[in-house]
Amino acid sequence: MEGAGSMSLIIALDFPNRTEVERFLSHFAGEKLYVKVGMELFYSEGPGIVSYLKEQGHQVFVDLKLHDIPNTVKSAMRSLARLGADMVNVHAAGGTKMMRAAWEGLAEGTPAGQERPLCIAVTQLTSTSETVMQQELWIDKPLQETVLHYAQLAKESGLDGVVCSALEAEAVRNACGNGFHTVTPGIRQAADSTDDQIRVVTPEDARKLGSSYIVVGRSITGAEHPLQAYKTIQEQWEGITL
Ligand SMILES: O=c1ccn([C@@H]2O[C@H](COP(=O)(O)O)[C@@H](O)[C@H]2O)c(=O)[nH]1
Repeated sequence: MEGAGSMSLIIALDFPNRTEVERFLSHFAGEKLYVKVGMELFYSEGPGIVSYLKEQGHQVFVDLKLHDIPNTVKSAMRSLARLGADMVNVHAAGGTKMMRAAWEGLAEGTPAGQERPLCIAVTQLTSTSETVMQQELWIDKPLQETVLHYAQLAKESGLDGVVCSALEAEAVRNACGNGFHTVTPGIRQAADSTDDQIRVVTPEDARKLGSSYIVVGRSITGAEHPLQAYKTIQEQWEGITL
């Protein structure tokens, strides 16, 4: 399955403020990165953090996982579209009406001459196990089937891809096609702590399973030498053998 479509490593900037982000990025002088701004950073710094990262030449995934009634999501996406992000997301569990509204809001809000951000849908969080999904959330289906079903709903709604575990990437591609992106967090090297993640995959296996993007946070942000950790993971992800 290796090598289908685009491949990028996205670094999750899970930091409390811009000062910490600047401190972290100082290890990467001259590198143009693909970074992710999640709830912690966005809620503390506001939209300005996205403009700042774009000005530095980075690509930005704004990971706010919108999930609300269609009208609210549409309006929120109209606002997000103006930030110049490269990727935004919603929860597929909001349903097709909500996902279509998200897409429409983005299309309406994207300024002329600017590219519409990719819009992807979260299927089942990589911190969710099959047991929790069935026994706690009362979703009475196998996890992989649920992810596939949500991916198909996202595709029907016009979205560009999904967030899932790399464990499901191959099945999603088979069902939704090569052009449909699979953005896969829960990435860990074999010796790493899994922390709160359940469906974890190594960078190398994510490539073999056909992920389009891997999302890596603590294995890089918490490393003693972040640039070295980034390069090692990048090499494993791209299949470069030295
Ligand atoms: O299903 C999901 C959706 C989003 N995430 C986000 O990805 C990173 C992963 O960070 P690690 O430190 O590498 O675990 C984090 O920002 C999550 O909010 C996810 O993990 N799973």
